[in-house]
Amino acid sequence: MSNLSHLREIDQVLSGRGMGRDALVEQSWRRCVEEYGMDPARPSPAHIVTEARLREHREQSERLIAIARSGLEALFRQIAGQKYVLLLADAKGVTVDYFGDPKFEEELRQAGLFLGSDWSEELAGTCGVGSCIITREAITIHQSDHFDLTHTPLSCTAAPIFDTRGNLTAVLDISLLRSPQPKISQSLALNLVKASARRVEMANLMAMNRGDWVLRFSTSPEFLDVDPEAAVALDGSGRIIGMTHGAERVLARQMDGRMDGAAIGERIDRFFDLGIDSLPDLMRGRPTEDRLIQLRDGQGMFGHAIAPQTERRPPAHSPGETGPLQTIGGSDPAIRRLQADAARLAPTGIALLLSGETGTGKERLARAIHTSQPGNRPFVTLSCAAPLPDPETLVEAAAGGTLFLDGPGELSPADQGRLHRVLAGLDSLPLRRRPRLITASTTDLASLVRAGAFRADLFFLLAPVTLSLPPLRLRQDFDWLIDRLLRQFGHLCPQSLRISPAARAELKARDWPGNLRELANTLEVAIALADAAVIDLPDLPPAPLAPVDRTETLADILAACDGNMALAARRMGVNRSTILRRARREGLLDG
Ligand SMILES: Nc1ncnc2c1ncn2[C@@H]1O[C@H](COP(=O)(O)OP(=O)(O)OP(=O)(O)O)[C@@H](O)[C@H]1O
Repeated sequence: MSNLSHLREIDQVLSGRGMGRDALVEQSWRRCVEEYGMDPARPSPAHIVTEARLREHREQSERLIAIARSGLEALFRQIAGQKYVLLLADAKGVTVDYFGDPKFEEELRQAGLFLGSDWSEELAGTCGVGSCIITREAITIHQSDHFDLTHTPLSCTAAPIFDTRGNLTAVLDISLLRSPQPKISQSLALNLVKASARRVEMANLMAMNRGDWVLRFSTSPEFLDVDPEAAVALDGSGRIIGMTHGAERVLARQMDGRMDGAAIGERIDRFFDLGIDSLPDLMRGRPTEDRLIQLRDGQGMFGHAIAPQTERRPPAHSPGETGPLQTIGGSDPAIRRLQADAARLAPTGIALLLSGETGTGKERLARAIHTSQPGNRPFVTLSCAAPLPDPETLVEAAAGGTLFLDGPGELSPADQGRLHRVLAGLDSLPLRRRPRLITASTTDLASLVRAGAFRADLFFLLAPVTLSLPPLRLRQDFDWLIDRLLRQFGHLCPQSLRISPAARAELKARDWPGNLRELANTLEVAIALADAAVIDLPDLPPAPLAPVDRTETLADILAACDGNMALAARRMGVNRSTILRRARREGLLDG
């Protein structure tokens, strides 16, 4: 189809004389013009977000990426050799994971079929990912179905992935740079991508509910045990606490078609002719044919119940062990305590103060606490350096989510008063809409209160509990952090990245006044400077700031260096024998 006829057809659709394209496509074209103000005569190139934003999006989707990976690898193997690329986009449309043939990398990057491309409909126009997010349906957007002429060579097939509460959380897309075939040729792709999305949801449900009963069900017995169609997770009293999208579809038939997570909290016997006590009868030991279950609307299905896999631990402990809080750090005693405390506090609505030097990961921890809780709730940052928004706007944006307050220690007395009024006003909201407050501060707010420089009433509103993030130079999980950052930067380098022992030792010996932010930047520069996939000493940029005198004790520094005297000596800028002498004098060594 020529560019001109594409423009002409869009015009016809807008004037109500469509030529019989899919209704979903025609509706999307209308949105492009009427809601997003796009002009089809002005094509725009693929939108790629900055490295920093990509990193943020990947961090936020980290859990899902990890769960989806093996499913995506299996799917990619199925389609390999057919020039398909596979994209996993987050709920905002940004590509956070990608599998493609490196041979076509440049072409794919230009077409936006790449890590970091933003396929939200309001930016890219009608497209697989963006239109799937809007319609919440699996969809094929084939060639001239695309609104923007830049994308009309592509054929994109996308399916939504829902979290266990029914919120759209990601989109799985397989795309072809060009396809000589008609749209119908993509129906196999559509089935593949739907099945993969279903498996990712199933894996997610199982991972989220290891300690709970899970009831899987299918219309036919053949694949029930290995690849079921749908599943719900149940608490001890038989209430639904999680579900796959397939399950929500089945349950919605008995809830007037409602697909907005309404089934969560309902008892299973409202939908099926069975209760929690009959689940042991549906476990794998019984022949599949004997595991027939009846929906209350009369339909028969086959059920497979999976018992809680481990002893149920108090819920306060479990989220920190597997969830996003794991991404905060490795085996550092202070971090372990922090993770355990954060896991206990996360499900409560208690306001939290996160304290720590710049770059220690306060915002990162706030986001981890937020995402460790189910649901696609808003996370709104309120920077105290910017003018305060009016309370209504704030409540509207953050309702039911997290309000992250950054840097209140710098506020003038008048602004503190204003902030106090805004925050105190949140208390009058119904519980469901009241956002959870998490504050980050690099200054010690308690001493500001004592010095009369910070309002005590505001302090007590913000800080019923304080969680302190240790500075990087005192962390004992430095190796874990380096390895994790290298994995996170994996997309910058085709081979798997390593770091030489000498470079690692040099990094450990540094002072890191900018903490994790400085470490991440240093590694990013080193990756860019390194010739090969091994980062060596000469690739490391020099530390931008000279070390400062610290008040940390020798014991602290030795602990952070795993007792290694040579490392401690380099960090303190003295020689090894000085450390040895001081350690003996302070009784830190035997003999
Ligand atoms: N556990 C972690 N693993 C990997 N990277 C991390 C981790 N924690 C923080 N980072 C990275 O370090 C940088 C700084 O983190 P963050 O913004 O959370 O720090 P902060 O304490 O809020 O900083 P500031 O006080 O300056 O606002 C970010 O780029 C973040 O991605």
